[in-house]
Amino acid sequence: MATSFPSFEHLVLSRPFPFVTHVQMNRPNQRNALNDKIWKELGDAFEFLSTDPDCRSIVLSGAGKCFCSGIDLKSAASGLLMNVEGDEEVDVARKARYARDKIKLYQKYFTAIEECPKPVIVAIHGACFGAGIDMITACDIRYASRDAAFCIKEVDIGLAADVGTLNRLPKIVGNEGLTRELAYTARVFNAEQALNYGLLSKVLANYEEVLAASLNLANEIASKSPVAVQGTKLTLNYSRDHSVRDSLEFVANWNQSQLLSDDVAKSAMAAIAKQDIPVYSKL
Ligand SMILES: CC/C=C\C=C\CC(=O)SCCNC(=O)CCNC(=O)[C@H](O)C(C)(C)COP(=O)(O)OP(=O)(O)OC[C@H]1O[C@@H](n2cnc3c(N)ncnc32)[C@H](O)[C@@H]1OP(=O)(O)O
Repeated sequence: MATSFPSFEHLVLSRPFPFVTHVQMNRPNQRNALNDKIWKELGDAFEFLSTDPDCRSIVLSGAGKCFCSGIDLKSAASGLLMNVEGDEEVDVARKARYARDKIKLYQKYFTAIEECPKPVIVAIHGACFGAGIDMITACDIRYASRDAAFCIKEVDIGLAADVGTLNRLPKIVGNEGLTRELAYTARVFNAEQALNYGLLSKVLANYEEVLAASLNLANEIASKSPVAVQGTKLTLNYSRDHSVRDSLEFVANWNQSQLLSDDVAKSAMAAIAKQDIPVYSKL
């Protein structure tokens, strides 16, 4: 029996293939804008999936006309971006502490995507603005439909992006000047440009195709040894943030136990015998 999913107000979780989980943001009428609730639910969902033995790969998408319109500009989530009536009575140090705690919390919810040992493929369509870009930079692989539009919108609402874009995007696109240009101008760029920049791996014709391609990729990844795939993600994450020497040390220490796995023996035997990919135990 496969595990059942926790229920969420603004997320729909499903299992389109064995070991593949589809996480869909479901606030279509608000263009999947991120209020406090959905933000926390994203963190909770990825934390849950991190240890779900029936999940080996994940597809993240948004329902309705677009992927994500960024922070919810009408909800409490944006309270910290605007002075509200009665605010002037609150001491500045306490206001600052509240804001910092909120920023750290939002960062944590997106970092849960990056730290989830299961690869996350994000299927983007339509607008992906502001916090939407922060979110996709925490994913492993980005596919988009031709109509996708991207914008590091934060400077246009008066702030420096603070939940991942400025920290992760330069490492993804490998181009500081380009990152700075897009972040300083809040210029909208399209899917073809995002592909050329290296932000996307693939552009598909429309939403149906981008979702299908993402799910197929997730299914392919889910057919591999979970020991191998998860060890690969953790090593790539570590290697991005450390020296070659340190990350070689990391993978040597990691693999000293993982090499003893049944998966290695099973996979090697199947390769030698030119057999199909074996069935791996849950992890
Ligand atoms: C501590 C801080 C942490 C993080 C900070 C992050 C900063 C950001 O995320 S900056 C980005 C903020 N977002 C925006 O500026 C985008 C605003 N929205 C749009 O530009 C457009 O809505 C669109 C995304 C391009 C989609 O356009 P369209 O399909 O034409 O839909 P609309 O008719 O404009 O909107 C439909 C409906 O959704 C509401 N809505 C859209 N975006 C948001 C949003 N970000 N927050 C709240 N609500 C949003 C819009 O108001 C409409 O609502 P109605 O009630 O139907 O009028």
